[in-house]
Amino acid sequence: MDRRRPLEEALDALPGGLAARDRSAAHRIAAAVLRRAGSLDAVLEPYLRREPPEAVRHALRMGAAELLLLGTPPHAAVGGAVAVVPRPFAGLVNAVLRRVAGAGPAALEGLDAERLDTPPWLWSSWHAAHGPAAVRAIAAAHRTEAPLDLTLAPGASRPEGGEVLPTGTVRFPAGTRVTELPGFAEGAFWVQDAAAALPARLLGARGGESVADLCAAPGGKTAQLAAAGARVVAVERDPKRAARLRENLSRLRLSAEVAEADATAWDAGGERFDAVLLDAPCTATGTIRRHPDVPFLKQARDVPPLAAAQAALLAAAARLLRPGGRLVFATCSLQAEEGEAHLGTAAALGLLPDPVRPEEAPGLEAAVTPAGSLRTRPDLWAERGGMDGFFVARFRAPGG
Ligand SMILES: C[S@@+](CC[C@H](N)C(=O)[O-])C[C@H]1O[C@@H](n2cnc3c(N)ncnc32)[C@H](O)[C@@H]1O
Repeated sequence: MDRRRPLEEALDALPGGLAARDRSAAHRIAAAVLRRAGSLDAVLEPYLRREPPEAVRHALRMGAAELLLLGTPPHAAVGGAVAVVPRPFAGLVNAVLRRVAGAGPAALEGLDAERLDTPPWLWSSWHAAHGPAAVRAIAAAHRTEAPLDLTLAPGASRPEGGEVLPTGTVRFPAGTRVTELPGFAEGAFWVQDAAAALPARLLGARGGESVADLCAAPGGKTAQLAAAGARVVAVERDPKRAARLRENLSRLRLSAEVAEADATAWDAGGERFDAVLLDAPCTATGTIRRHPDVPFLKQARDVPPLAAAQAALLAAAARLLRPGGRLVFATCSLQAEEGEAHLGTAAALGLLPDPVRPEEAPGLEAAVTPAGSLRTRPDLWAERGGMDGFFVARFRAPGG
């Protein structure tokens, strides 16, 4: 949190590494703290006479998360927190956490958890973009861990136990291990949030078409396009991520050409495509359920440079289209600057809107905006486990 380092990266970097079981326990505790840091601080507040050193605050938050959210037995939660603080603070941590244990989960009741657990800049930006009811619903959705969503390879049978959502995604409960599902090694499916599966579907790639997939790794959308029978060129700038994309395609037995290049400078050797998918890099504020570290990694000042990069990528995507070719632009962000504002970017590039029709988003008709874009949010399908927040818009090149 303090060093603005992604949670997975911080866990991977621990000296000596962690056994799989310990890593998953550490992940569970850290994720609970990241999701609920504001609420946990509010519970701890009355027991602290002065601000403790940062490391002590983290230990207190972890202990409180275990006691109030994860059901860890009090002796283990308190003992674990006491063990990681410098000796002079052991008494304080022990005393505070014993009082938190005494209060129990009721200590969280009556707090304005939605506000406490959302950084103010995100709250005000979502309030402005999506309205007062939506901002509360979005924040509430972030309290819950996301389910495991799968996209099935064509012809593959559905692994037992999953729920088929109206858009075709197969959903398993949070915590399901994908590698343990039958069919994983054979490439019968890949992990892809229900909302993340929509941009490639809306591009509607067909057999015989040529499609460029810009910003492609780890390749969930490349796989969808290749599975639809199109000839796909996947463009990815980061060599490590490009390698992961190749590995994923090989597990799925799908093929795509992979170009390791900056998509803003890539000219495809002069080729023009029937369709282009641009899944642009963004703040990823639509993925907080899956990545509760995002609010600690991103700040308001990160938005304008990312929005500018998205505009440059959109211009590059437009240049790659044949006359009349189709373009889908997507970001996994809830920020209007990274979504709705790009309708103006596209218009300035001479792209024509190709509005999404409600029947193209079964069960999500309400997510189709009057302008014909798709705006998903984590609180949509809340009773089924929600979905990532995506902005998706479709355009056509003039002519053709
Ligand atoms: C949102 S992720 C893409 C997810 C991917 N489309 C999928 O469905 O699995 C964005 C990706 O864009 C890559 N990227 C960022 N800027 C790029 C650029 N200018 N050219 C090519 N790739 C870029 C990043 O390395 C990252 O892998």
